Amino acid sequence: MAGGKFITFEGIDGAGKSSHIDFVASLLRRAGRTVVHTREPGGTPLGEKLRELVLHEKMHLETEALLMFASRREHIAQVIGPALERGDWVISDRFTDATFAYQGGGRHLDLKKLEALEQWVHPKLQPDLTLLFDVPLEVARARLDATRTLDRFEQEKADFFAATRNEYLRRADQFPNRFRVIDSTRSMEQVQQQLQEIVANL
Ligand SMILES: Nc1ncnc2c1ncn2[C@@H]1O[C@H](COP(=O)(O)OP(=O)(O)O)[C@@H](O)[C@H]1O
Ligand SMILES: Cc1cn([C@H]2C[C@H](O)[C@@H](COP(=O)(O)OP(=O)(O)O)O2)c(=O)[nH]c1=O
Repeated sequence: MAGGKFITFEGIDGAGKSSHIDFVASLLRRAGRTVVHTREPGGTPLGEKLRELVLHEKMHLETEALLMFASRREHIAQVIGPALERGDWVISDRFTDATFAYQGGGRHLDLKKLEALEQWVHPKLQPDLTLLFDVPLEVARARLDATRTLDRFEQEKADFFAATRNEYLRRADQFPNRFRVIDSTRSMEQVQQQLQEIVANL
């Protein structure tokens, strides 16, 4: 790998992560990096089809987790792996932490099963940096209600998001070297200021 870094954006729905991805991408581009901006589930033509299914069809919890990893397998093969090999920087709107948080935390799927899938699909690949946009549930919900039609995950109840958020925060404690927790209740300007400092230190 020739110098590229892998940055992931995470957080419960409505936390504000999508609002800041372009900002970070443009900071990196201004610093002369080639940036590949992608997302999960999705990021490839097949992955986008799987995204449609998983966001809108009812299915067994394990099917849901397997489809997340199927989309991810393709994403790594087609997009993330080749980009990092070229030395590009990859910014992904969600990655495996989302499966631990949503399917593991939110839906209570055994974390050991997810660890096994992670070992299978990307035994050696981990993000260099994970930006966790963190807000209380009420703030996230108010932001979502103000802006968009909700998908299958966004329609979940408060206890689902509480468990999802807890699992994200637990992982941030477990992997302090790669996680940065962003207090996303602050203004967009304050969040951007913090992101600028983090990116400058990369
Ligand atoms: N720091 C912030 N302060 C106020 N509103 C915000 C902030 N960050 C995001 N928002 C707003 O909240 C809504 C959801 O943000 P979005 O980035 O789409 O969330 P996510 O991608 O985490 O689901 C958007 O309308 C966005 O403008
Ligand atoms: C990657 C991933 C996403 N998800 C969920 C979280 C989100 O609710 C949904 C789509 O994520 P996202 O792209 O953040 O949604 P939006 O475009 O509406 O901001 O998929 C999982 O449940 N598990 C996963 O592994």
